[in-house]
Amino acid sequence: MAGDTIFAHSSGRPPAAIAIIRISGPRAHAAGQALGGSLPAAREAAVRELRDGSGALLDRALVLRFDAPASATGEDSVELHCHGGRAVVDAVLSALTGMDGLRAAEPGEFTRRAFANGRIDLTEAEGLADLIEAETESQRKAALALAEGGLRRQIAQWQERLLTLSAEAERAIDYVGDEEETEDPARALACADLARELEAWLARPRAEPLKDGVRVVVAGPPNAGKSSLINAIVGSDRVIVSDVAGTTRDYVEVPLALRGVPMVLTDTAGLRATVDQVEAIGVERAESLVEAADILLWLGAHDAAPRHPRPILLHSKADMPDRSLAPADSLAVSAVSGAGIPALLERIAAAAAALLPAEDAIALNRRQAAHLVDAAGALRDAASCRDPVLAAEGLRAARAAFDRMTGRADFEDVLDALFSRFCLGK
Ligand SMILES: Nc1nc2c(ncn2[C@@H]2O[C@H](COP(=O)(O)OP(=O)(O)OP(=O)(O)O)[C@@H](O)[C@H]2O)c(=O)[nH]1
Ligand SMILES: [K+]
Ligand SMILES: [Mg+2]
Repeated sequence: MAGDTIFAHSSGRPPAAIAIIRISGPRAHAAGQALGGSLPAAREAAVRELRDGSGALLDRALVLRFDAPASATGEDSVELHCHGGRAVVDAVLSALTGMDGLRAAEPGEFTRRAFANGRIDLTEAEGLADLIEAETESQRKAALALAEGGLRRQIAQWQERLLTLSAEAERAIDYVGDEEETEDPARALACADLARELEAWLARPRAEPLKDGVRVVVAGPPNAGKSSLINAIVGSDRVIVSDVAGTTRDYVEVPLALRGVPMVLTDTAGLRATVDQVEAIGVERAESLVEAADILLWLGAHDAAPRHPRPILLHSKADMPDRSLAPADSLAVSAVSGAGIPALLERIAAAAAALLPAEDAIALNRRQAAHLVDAAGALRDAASCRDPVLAAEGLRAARAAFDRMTGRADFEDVLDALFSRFCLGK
């Protein structure tokens, strides 16, 4: 696989002003030469006439050459900046297909090679994937911080401290039996310190609410006015409203940007015991959505509210005469008059802000956090071990967790999942 020379059209869908075709691998330079007659010096651009095997002119293109290991993939590579017409791109790609030892790249294969050749670690590859998918300014900034090695550098620093601690523990093993030498309170303290530092990182806002949107779930008993509230928030008749209890069956997700923060507002089936099979499925889904919600909007009696870390208790239909008295700790809203809606948006935005990483801060994704949990746990173990053999073992486990985080200990399934997120040509 790694011996192959790969190529792909790496820029946007033709027709476009320019189309970039990348070639990477041991035969990349030979392929570039075959097309362009000759290649410019490394890292310099030059115009070349691209010709196929029979000498027919395909296009005039700007050609760049990169020499291993100083290239994005770490391999010899060539970039062709052609005219961006569909036929131009097809002609150049088919000329490349016809060359010996060359094949079309899989999606994400260039980045995968960059990773395999140590140009980037797994956290930076994740950052690149996020960057390509980024749609908002804050998503772009967070992705860039990751792609630029923000987390890689932090992990390298942690690994260095771990190595020092490991070396101390290993040294102490030589003195086992000698109480004074083996029991090292300073080592235990340093392990606990590092564990605390990792735990502080784990307590910070995570990447998912920023990437996938903050999950705001509207729940409550049937006919509480959940769907009406959603329509009032988004300002259009997005979901079905009727006076029939049990109108909403399956959940409905409504994307929403509130103050630039991406959110997913979810309407759910009214929670009640039911013999209707379909409704029962809807109720079950509603319950698990409530559990997974970042923010819960609860329209119902307070004592019936599900346990949730960030509930906003609402008193709906506040315009109705018999609903004029709202309980003290709830916010009165009316989908009909619009009363309370601006205040509700205010509350949602404030709760969401606490869930989102600070500007430019590194936010851990689920995968990274899981390995950090392991590392912190292993360090806690090491801190509590008086026996240096066990302490050394804990420290080794912590280092292994970091190796999994950066991809140094390789896990094919993780790699496959990540690199399949990339588009063709990346
Ligand atoms: N007066 C008044 N009526 C409302 C308000 N919100 C909802 N309603 C009415 O209450 C009834 C139920 O509203 P829905 O929005 O369908 O309630 P729901 O909670 O989604 O109901 P299910 O999906 O069946 O669980 C409808 O007849 C709405 O017109 C409100 O703020 N004021
Ligand atoms: K209803
Ligand atoms: Mg409804």
